[in-house]
Amino acid sequence: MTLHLDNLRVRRLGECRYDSPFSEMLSTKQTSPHYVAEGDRVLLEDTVSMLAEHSLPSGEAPSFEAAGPRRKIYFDPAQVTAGIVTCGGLCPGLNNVIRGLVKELSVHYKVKRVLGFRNGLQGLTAEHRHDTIELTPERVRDIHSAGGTILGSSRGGQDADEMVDSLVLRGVDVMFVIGGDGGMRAATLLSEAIRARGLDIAVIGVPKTIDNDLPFTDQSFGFQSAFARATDFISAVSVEAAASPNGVGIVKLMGRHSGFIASYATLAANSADIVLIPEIPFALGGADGLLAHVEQHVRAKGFVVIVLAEGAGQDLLDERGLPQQNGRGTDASGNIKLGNIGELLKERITAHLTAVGLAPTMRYIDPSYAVRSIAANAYDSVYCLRLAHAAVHAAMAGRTEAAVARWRRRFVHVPLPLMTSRRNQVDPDGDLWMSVLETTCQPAEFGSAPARERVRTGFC
Ligand SMILES: Nc1ncnc2c1ncn2[C@@H]1O[C@H](COP(=O)(O)OP(=O)(O)OP(=O)(O)O)[C@@H](O)[C@H]1O
Ligand SMILES: O=P(O)(O)OC[C@H]1O[C@](O)(CO)[C@@H](O)[C@@H]1O
Ligand SMILES: [Mg+2]
Repeated sequence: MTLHLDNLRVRRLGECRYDSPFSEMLSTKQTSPHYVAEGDRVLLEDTVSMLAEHSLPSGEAPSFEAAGPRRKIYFDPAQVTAGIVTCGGLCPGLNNVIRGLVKELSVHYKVKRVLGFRNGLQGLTAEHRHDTIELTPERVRDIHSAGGTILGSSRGGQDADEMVDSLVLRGVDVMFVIGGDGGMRAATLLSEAIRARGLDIAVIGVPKTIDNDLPFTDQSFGFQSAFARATDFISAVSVEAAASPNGVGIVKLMGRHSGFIASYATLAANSADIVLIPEIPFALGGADGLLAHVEQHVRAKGFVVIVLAEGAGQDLLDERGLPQQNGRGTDASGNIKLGNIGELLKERITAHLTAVGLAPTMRYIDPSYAVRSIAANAYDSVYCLRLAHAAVHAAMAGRTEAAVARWRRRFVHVPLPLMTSRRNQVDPDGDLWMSVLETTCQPAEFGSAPARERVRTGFC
């Protein structure tokens, strides 16, 4: 889909009439390489050729509204009740975002009240809507040093109208939804239901996912911390495999549809020979297949290290139809349950190497939740705080049906439906994957795997 300026405009609840606590500070600020002034916009595209394709005057080129404080705001802070919910899988930095929101709302805007809804969107159902946590600066003071979320999280669908009822009954004026693609979809439906009822409630999404699979954000928060942790496991199997006869080290990492964690952790550890990601199908057998390459590595240097994203090679499991390894159906949120490609590779590599007289020492690690349950690292901590500030400024200025995101290093407002309009994936023709190939020296493809669909947008 070609995006035009009108697709990128963010909805406003109405005219901003109240002075913002930042009015004075903003009076002299201008756009610079380090600041985007109120009213300025951030271009969607950043190459000369992409801009030239539109041949539009710069004011009409597709661009995002810059995030940040406004001199005038829509809501009277003294009357505002804010709500916060975290949904979907855990992600490093959730507590940092909660803390950042609460402190910005309370300390600077001095809003009346901040409510935390518990256990994801379940907390917005009729049954649970009264079981909230009063979020004060004191309550959140130390939460950022821990992983997880003090609010709890969940998967599973809720009725949008029931959620709106909860906001009305609890007097919520501005609602912050911290979630991944599912959370952003739910926030979009919630906003639509609010609009349909003509209510004056702002909904702002804060996109999170360790998988980095959301579009229109340079990287999602938590991703850096997660791949940094994943790096430790690659280093561990590399050491183990190198010290073992015919050592085979395999690390299976999270990444349902996108191989960003596997790719970045591989680059950081810089010790893997092969990386397998969902975006690039691979064949096991044949002269150019994965098994032949594994054998070559073991013969040439005595061991091999493989990094595997959990969503890679799912077609191979389908072919085999093994119930214990195949995914079955979907989870409560409708996400496809994946088959265990790690177990399949372990089994097939062991059988192949044994058959050619290289019986392997298998070192297999599936760190699973260990990469996402940790606290945010220093980079993500800063990032989460700044996203939280941007989210509060957006809501108080009456922006709604929008997410806050970092785009080409600037903080921007992205219309919520866009956040789920496509999936961010590693582009096999992009420079990230080229760096992976340069680092591992693996072939661009293993064997004659099924043709892959061309990835349309890889942002990293
Ligand atoms: N299409 C949808 N419509 C309404 N609600 C949805 C939809 N998709 C997901 N949700 C709700 O959003 C919440 C979070 O979704 P999900 O469990 O998919 O996690 P997520 O936000 O995508 O996070 P992550 O993928 O990073 O774990 C769930 O409560 C789910 O029911
Ligand atoms: O076991 P859960 O909570 O469903 O989460 C697993 C999924 O969550 C993620 O961490 C984020 O979507 C995926 O990488 C992973 O497949
Ligand atoms: Mg998701």
